[in-house]
Amino acid sequence: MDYVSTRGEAPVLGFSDALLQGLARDGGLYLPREWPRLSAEEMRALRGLPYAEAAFRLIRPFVGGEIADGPLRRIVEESYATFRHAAVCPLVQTGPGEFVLELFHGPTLAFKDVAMQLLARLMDHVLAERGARVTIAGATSGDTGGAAIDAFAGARRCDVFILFPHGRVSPVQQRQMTTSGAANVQAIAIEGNFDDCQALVKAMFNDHAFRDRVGLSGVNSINWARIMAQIVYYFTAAVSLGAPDRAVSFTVPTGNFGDILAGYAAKRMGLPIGRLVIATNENDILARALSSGEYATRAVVATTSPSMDIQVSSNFERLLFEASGRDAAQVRGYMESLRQSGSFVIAAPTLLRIRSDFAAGRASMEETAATIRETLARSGYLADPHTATAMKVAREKAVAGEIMVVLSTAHPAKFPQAVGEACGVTPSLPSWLDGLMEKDEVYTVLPTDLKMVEDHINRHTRAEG
Ligand SMILES: Cc1ncc(COP(=O)(O)O)c(C=O)c1O
Ligand SMILES: N[C@@H](CCOP(=O)(O)O)C(=O)O
Repeated sequence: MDYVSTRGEAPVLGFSDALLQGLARDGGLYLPREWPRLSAEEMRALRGLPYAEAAFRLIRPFVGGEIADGPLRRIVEESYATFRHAAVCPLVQTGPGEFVLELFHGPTLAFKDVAMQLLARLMDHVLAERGARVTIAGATSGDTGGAAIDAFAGARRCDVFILFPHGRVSPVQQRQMTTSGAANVQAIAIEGNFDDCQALVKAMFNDHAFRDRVGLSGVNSINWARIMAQIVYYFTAAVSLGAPDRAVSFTVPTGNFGDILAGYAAKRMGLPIGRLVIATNENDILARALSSGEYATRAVVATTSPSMDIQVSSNFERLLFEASGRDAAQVRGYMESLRQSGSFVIAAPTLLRIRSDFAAGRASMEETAATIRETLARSGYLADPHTATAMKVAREKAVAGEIMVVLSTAHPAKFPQAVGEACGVTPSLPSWLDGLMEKDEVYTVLPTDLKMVEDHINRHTRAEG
């Protein structure tokens, strides 16, 4: 399988190189040259399989034979053995036609574990074969960082630097990043917001001298393998609810657009998805873009669903590429306009195609809190604020007769204050995380300054490009 950049000016790569590169050298994001398609029979055959086996079958075509079946199967099995639920990503019914897909049973209680546990093992395998090592730089609004640090802690071939917005992540999220004690990982608190952290990471990738010197790699959803891993749960959820013989819709709490893009990829692979509904909090750039056709950044608002406090939504670029008929020049134009003026206008045919697959809505913090309260009272289900944002939007946009799956992206105990204030029940961390909040923290505070961050990484990485 070949991978092409959304900006059309980077080398075409195979799976392993796309995995290690993260961002393409032209600033674009890699996508498979074509979408593997599953027949109805192949989809039906996924019903009832262990999650790891379904994942192996769905991931295999993207790997394109670059990792032999034996090691690939072992990597997938080991990745999902770290999950605390036998089903890995179980479905729970919360109302007539409404299901919650729980993606938070991994080590750090967020959906990021689903991809990150796999990514770390895939990278380790490829690096061991090549006798190479990399420097990983990642940006996080809270969950990617913890998941990456857990998955890569102790990895012998990777040094990991995670940039998080100082004072803007929940206390649990922060402790998950700052208390690992692993020598190969470092948490860096950036005096800015998530978009500043993400811009720094992208700037490091676009600084080719630095990139080559440290052998830079990425674990954000700019890395195709993150999206690939997330495709799996759309299939497992949909087939258990009757697909391919019945269409299923999904509502996804959205920030960097990686999770919902995986749903779009599943649809391109043949899964009959009815609607993909984008749910945002007050940082509603995606909902506004879908209704007005203009993608226009505004100041970031701090909310009770902090992992979605994002304005520059990386993976929207992948959707623009697809919806424009893979017109890399059009994508380059959008991204240049975004860089210069903070906005761009989506061409009418591209917008029309996006609207044919996606709907969008927003929920305010008050609406999210009310949804947490109502859902607990109605069905005894305790949702975290990100999940509740999506529940609110899903209910507002409900269509009679539709099966709607709401993606539950974090355990409520990651956000005890917001959940407690919303419904009076303060969830506690599972016993296997006992002591997390008492551990000593280690992190470095840096300003939003590319040179200072690069210098810090240069001084501390052991990798050489
Ligand atoms: C708990 C939670 N929900 C939702 C999101 C949004 O997901 P995405 O960035 O893939 O759109 C994130 C962060 O990415 C998250 O951590
Ligand atoms: N919400 C994310 C932001 C980074 O997203 P990613 O999916 O691109 O890694 C987070 O929790 O860090």
